[in-house]
Amino acid sequence: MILAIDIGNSSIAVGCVDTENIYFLEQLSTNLSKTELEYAITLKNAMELHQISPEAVTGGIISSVVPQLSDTMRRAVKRLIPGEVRLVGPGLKTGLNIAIDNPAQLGSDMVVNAVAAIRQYPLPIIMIDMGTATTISAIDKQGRYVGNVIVPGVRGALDHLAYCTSQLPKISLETPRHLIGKNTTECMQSGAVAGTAALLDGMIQRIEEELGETATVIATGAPAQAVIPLCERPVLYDDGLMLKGLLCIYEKNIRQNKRRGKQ
Ligand SMILES: Nc1ncnc2c1ncn2[C@@H]1O[C@H](COP(=O)(O)OP(=O)(O)O)[C@@H](O)[C@H]1O
Ligand SMILES: CC(C)(COP(=O)(O)O)[C@@H](O)C(=O)NCCC(=O)O
Ligand SMILES: [K+]
Repeated sequence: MILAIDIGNSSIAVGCVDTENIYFLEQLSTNLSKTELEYAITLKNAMELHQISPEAVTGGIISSVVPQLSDTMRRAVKRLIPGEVRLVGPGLKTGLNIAIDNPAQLGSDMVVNAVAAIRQYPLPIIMIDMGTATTISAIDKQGRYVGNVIVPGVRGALDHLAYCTSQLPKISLETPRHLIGKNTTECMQSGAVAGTAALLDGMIQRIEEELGETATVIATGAPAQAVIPLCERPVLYDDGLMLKGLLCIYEKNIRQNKRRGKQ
């Protein structure tokens, strides 16, 4: 079993996983001022709550799109578990063929999710990740990661709208009952949730035209649960992509090092 951590701009997903099971998956809030000790204590508590003892964990792997936190988290994990702790990035083999201007620039969350998606779903793939940003990644029929689209995330866009206006409230992200809203909250929910579904449908169609093929469409990230039921195009929801991708990358690197006799 390994400890897998995905540091996003709003939240940190933490889970324990092996090839058979996902033992738990929890979210912490991303907090740049938390220290190594504070993260170590939080991780320890999360594992304890799920009755997982640190000795049962053979290693750890971290994906981070918040570089300021990467090392703090790595040190926190090292204090907690006995095994190796890897960070997705230069020096770690992912097996993903990244066909973009500068592969090192691609957010490691997209790398990890793409690794899992390619193993599990028919190519080509359009992969949507809804977080602070909504990203739409394209993977061609050869399994090459050919690029993505970055759109402001639904939650942040809504919060910004409330912040910039006198009369628009902060609202929760729920699937609207009507497209044509009858009150301010319904109108905003329709714009945010149904509007994002329409954006996704439109972008999927245009990306497929650019790929020249029909793709498998997969979505991950909490806001997707409210949005994708309103997409006209069938979209598979898979909230396990990140854990599966991290486990796969971890194993790839441990196996390789074992073969080289490093451990
Ligand atoms: N269950 C949920 N339903 C709707 N929105 C959610 C849910 N969980 C988290 N969010 C919101 O979605 C936004 C982005 O999600 P998150 O996974 O935290 O992003 P990131 O991957 O960038 O850290 C956050 O602002 C969060 O408040
Ligand atoms: C696009 C992102 C901000 C998405 O992050 P998230 O919403 O998961 O917090 C992140 O993947 C990132 O910072 N990427 C680096 C730039 C790039 O991928 O081109
Ligand atoms: K996330």
